[in-house]
Amino acid sequence: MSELKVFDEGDASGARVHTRDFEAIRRELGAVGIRFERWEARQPLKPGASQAEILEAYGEPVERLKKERGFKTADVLSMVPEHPDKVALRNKFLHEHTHSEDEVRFFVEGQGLFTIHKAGRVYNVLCEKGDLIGVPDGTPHWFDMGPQPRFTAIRLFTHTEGWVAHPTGSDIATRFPRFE
Ligand SMILES: CSCCC(=O)/C(O)=C/O
Ligand SMILES: [Fe+2]
Ligand code: NI
Repeated sequence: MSELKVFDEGDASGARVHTRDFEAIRRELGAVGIRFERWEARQPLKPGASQAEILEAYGEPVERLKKERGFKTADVLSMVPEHPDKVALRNKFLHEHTHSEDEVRFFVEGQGLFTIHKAGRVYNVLCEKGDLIGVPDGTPHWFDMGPQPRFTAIRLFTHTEGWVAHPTGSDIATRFPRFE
């Protein structure tokens, strides 16, 4: 189940807000400019669906966002616990970073923990199947797929060079809950 915990940036010992209620998550995140939506597939997806079938199933909301926010491309990233590079791939997203484009991710399957550092607070957002999260460009954040990663996500890009991260150099991510 999707879940939000909000911490003060200087205190990872206890969350000020903790909710699994979709509307409450949407409201808390919306207040700091983070998009949170639920999408449904146009038609049920078969297990092992191809990237093209996945993008077709969510074609309508993907096209809507492309028009609204100027995204140029969409791809599909999948991870499974058997992936031989799962440790390196987990580490790739674990440090605080920004992008010079909005980071929009839709969870077709599985789960992942996004953490956003904004306005003196740290927002731990456990995303699951059906959730879309949108982190505005320039916003410090990190992502934990966990030690046994399992997810399929649609990613939208404005820049044609694909995923480019700018590390902030902060070690804040080491102090907040991970996806274990
Ligand atoms: C869930 S897609 C992989 C995560 C990602 O692209 C990113 O930039 C995390 O911060
Ligand atoms: Fe990112
Ligand atoms: Ni760029």
